Amino acid sequence: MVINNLILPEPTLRRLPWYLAYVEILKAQDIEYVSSTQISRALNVDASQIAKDLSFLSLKGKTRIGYEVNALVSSLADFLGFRISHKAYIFGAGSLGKALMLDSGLANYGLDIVAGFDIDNKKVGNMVGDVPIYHIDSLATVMESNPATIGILTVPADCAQDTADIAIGEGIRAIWNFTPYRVKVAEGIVMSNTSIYAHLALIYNRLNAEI
Ligand SMILES: NC(=O)c1ccc[n+]([C@@H]2O[C@H](COP(=O)([O-])OP(=O)(O)OC[C@H]3O[C@@H](n4cnc5c(N)ncnc54)[C@H](O)[C@@H]3O)[C@@H](O)[C@H]2O)c1
Repeated sequence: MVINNLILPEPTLRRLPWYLAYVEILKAQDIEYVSSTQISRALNVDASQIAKDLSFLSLKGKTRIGYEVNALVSSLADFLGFRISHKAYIFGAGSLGKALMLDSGLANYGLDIVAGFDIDNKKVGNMVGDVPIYHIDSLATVMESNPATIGILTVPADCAQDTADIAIGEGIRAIWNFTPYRVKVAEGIVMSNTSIYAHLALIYNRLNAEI
């Protein structure tokens, strides 16, 4: 993944938002400084790992005092791209698609869902919150008037690949796939899979192993 023209290791990209969430809590408590050791204790991540992860940021900590909390919040949010608006479309305005369109929290992470697409004529023409729903056949037209770079896949699994292909064919450059289908994309297209079902499988397996 490329952020600020740097290719970062995925584990680092998973940890940096943890640090951000933690230092945002400290900021709300008016705490001024935090050390990697404190972050380490709170999040159970090795302190040297934290220092290494934070070294990707231009911000430097002070010896024995640590990082200035406000500066660390800003630096992390900027670095992660959460303060830049990224336009996205939802493909599949069903229960999950609607929930994402109504989630105002995503805007805090730089995601601006500007349109939804569906094939169900009962949904086409409606608004979900302030997001208009179009027929998937209108994708090229909407792409011209209000282009997006990210396609969020919330269609049934059996049409996930076709929908991704259509989206990419019209210029979508990143797919956030919520379907359980392993969508294949050409090199150069950013692909991220999010499956709560896979996490459930992990919980069940570990629970059963405990018994
Ligand atoms: N990752 C997660 O956390 C998670 C959670 C729930 C559901 N899901 C997955 O998300 C997907 C949607 O789940 P849901 O519960 O919202 O289903 P849903 O049936 O409520 O919604 C699916 C929507 O997609 C539309 N659709 C069908 N074919 C389409 C096409 N070719 N192009 C555009 N739209 C099309 C349908 O009309 C419907 O509105 C499923 O694949 C499901 O497995 C993922």
